[in-house]
Amino acid sequence: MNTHQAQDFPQIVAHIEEQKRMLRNAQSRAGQRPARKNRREETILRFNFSRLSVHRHQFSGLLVSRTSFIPSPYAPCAQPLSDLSKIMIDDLVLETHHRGTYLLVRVVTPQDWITAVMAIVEDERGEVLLLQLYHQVDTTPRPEDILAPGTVLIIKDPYLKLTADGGHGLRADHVSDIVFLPAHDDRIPSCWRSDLQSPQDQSASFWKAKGNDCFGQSRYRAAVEYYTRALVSSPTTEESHTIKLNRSLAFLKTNHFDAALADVESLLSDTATKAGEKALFRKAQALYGLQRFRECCDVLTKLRVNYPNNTAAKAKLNAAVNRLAEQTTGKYHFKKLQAEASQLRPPWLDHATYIGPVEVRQSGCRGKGVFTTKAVKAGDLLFCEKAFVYAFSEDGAVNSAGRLDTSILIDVNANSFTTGAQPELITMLVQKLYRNPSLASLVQNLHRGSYEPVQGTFGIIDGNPVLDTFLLTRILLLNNFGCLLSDRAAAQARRQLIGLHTSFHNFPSCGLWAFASHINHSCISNAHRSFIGDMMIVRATEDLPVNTEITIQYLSHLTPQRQQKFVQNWAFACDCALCQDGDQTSDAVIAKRSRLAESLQSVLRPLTRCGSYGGTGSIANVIRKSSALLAELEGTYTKPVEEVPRIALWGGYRDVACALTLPGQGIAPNPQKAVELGLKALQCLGFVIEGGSLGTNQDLVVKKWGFMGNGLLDCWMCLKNAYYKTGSHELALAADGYAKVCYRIQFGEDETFGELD
Ligand SMILES: C[S@@+](CC[C@H](N)C(=O)[O-])C[C@H]1O[C@@H](n2cnc3c(N)ncnc32)[C@H](O)[C@@H]1O
Repeated sequence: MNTHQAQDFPQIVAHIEEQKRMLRNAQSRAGQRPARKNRREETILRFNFSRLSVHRHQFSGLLVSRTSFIPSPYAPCAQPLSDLSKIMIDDLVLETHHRGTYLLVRVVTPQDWITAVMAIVEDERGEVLLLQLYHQVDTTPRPEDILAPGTVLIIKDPYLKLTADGGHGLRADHVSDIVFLPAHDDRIPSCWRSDLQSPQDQSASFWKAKGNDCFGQSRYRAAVEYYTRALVSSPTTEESHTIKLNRSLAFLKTNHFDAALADVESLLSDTATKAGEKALFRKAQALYGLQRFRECCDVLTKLRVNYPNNTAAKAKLNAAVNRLAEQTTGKYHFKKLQAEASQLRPPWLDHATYIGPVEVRQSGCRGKGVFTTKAVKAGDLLFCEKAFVYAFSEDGAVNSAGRLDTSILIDVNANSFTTGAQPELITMLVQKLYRNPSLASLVQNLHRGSYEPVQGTFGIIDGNPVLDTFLLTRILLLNNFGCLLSDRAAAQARRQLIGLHTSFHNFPSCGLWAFASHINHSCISNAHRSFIGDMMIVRATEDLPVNTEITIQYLSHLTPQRQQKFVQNWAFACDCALCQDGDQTSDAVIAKRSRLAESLQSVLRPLTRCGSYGGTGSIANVIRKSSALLAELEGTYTKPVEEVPRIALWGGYRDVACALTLPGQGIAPNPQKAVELGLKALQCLGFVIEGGSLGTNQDLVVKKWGFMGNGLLDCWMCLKNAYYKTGSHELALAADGYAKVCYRIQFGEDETFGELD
């Protein structure tokens, strides 16, 4: 996760201080009337001027950032419209949620869109105000304008805020607080109606034709509104069937799978309908979109029997059968997944979730956790999950002006900020749940810390779910995973570009994987996650008996500050053996250990695990110096290595071992020594290995897998090379087998093992 504490970043601290000052200022004016009324012409002119201005992003050196803030949380309206009373813009007071009321407004300018969708709106008296709607629009595909001039909407529990420029405006963070009125809605006051909106012809066929026009122009929202109007305009039975079919297609186009399904199911339950073929196909499409692959297959099988010439159904059935096979067997064509992830943008892969021998159970004071339901071996697939939502950001994308493009989301209350695609992810989650309330059960019980939503949240009111953006934001901040496009591709790039010691800390893309969110943390985890596009693959890193709790590392870097991060980000203190040992070791020893580890790193920096020596001094000297440092480091550890892995030590042994097997490092290869040091490196991670020493004739057998250290694969590959070079082919073969398991754990699959150069 890319959550950082603000104190380390002066620019962000300055932003937060400024924001807090504004909030204090705003609070001091709560309940007051705005100092002066907005003058209509001036307000519209100023808004349009700002809309057309191009320099709105903040530049800082090489970085262009879109900054948004998580405001103080407030609850969504959980009352039906019929229980609210109408108020006017003049009735609004500053910094106040006008609970129990609603505003009816009409848009008078084109919309603008930065972090929110904005426009100037007027009420029936002609008073104007800025309106900012958050999370109404997700970015892909580019949507229709939702605040087009003339749009009429209702704002439940309106909230009037002071704006950054000293003005004031309406702010709506909850999508369910906004009710868009179709152009023909009876609630639109007569003074805002045109002949166009209230035509003479009010027949179902008239409205259906308007819906079809909008559909033809890809204006699916408007099409749905017209079809809805047609359905309440006394259509004939046949007309009603066609309209529902058309509306279901418009719903499918905008990922409203629940609504599409409801339309076609009502059709299919009517035995007199002739619309069977299309209705069945749309039903299958909606079920596929909801990942209900078994039902989807059933529907398509029926369709194929009744309409054998339908080729689209044949292709869809093929896809659905493949998804169902993935879902039930966990067998994926991983090479294909890698290829798809490298090509698709965003890399939303069309594959199913498989949950293997694991399930969610209670885990004492840790809340819920994930446990094995049968014994598994190191490298076994525990689950492979498709993201519920996934926001993609090209790794280090550079925009047309040559600047690094990034979004920053600042949590003023927590003094923290996140980078990457986090703001988009919140909107995606809100929109997915708003469009498909049947999916709420997957998300609503995820860990939310101490956040308490109001009663009625997720309930259906006025036909739509009540969604609390702040609850969903909290759920995302506690449960999302940052990720790279593909761990394998990243490793490949790393090997080509940089040396041993660089590691990626920043994950530009992020997503929510609902099942994976239940896994608790341990620094010495027993499972490992990797990503191929928006698929997360989790495998066991050691042999695990049945009923073992699965753990992963929330933070992949074992820095001394990690405990602080756990407490700040997730409100728990890790008590794994590594952390306990840290607590029990004196500050002097820890300081000595980190000093020695740093010296070791700088001595070893010129070595590479896969190429030639990059330093200027003598390599023999490097090895001599590092051996002395390694010996000193050993002395700082007291606990048995099976209990506490020696993280600072193992990488040193591995790097020297690798250097001793590779040509071009400036010294004669010494595979015998490499084997000795390679095995030593594995022992430092807690591996229990039988045999493997040269000249003993004993097989190499891993009796117990150790900690999944960064670069473990290189260590196995180094052992394999060293065995080959000493003519120990059996041992080389065994090392190759373990390297393959390691590859599978690290990259999620082993179909591409051998391709990594
Ligand atoms: C992503 S959730 C994990 C699932 C969570 N236990 C649940 O009940 O849904 C993260 C939260 O789990 C808890 N947690 C995770 N690892 C923990 C650990 N090692 N010790 C104590 N609590 C932990 C913390 O409350 C943390 O904020």
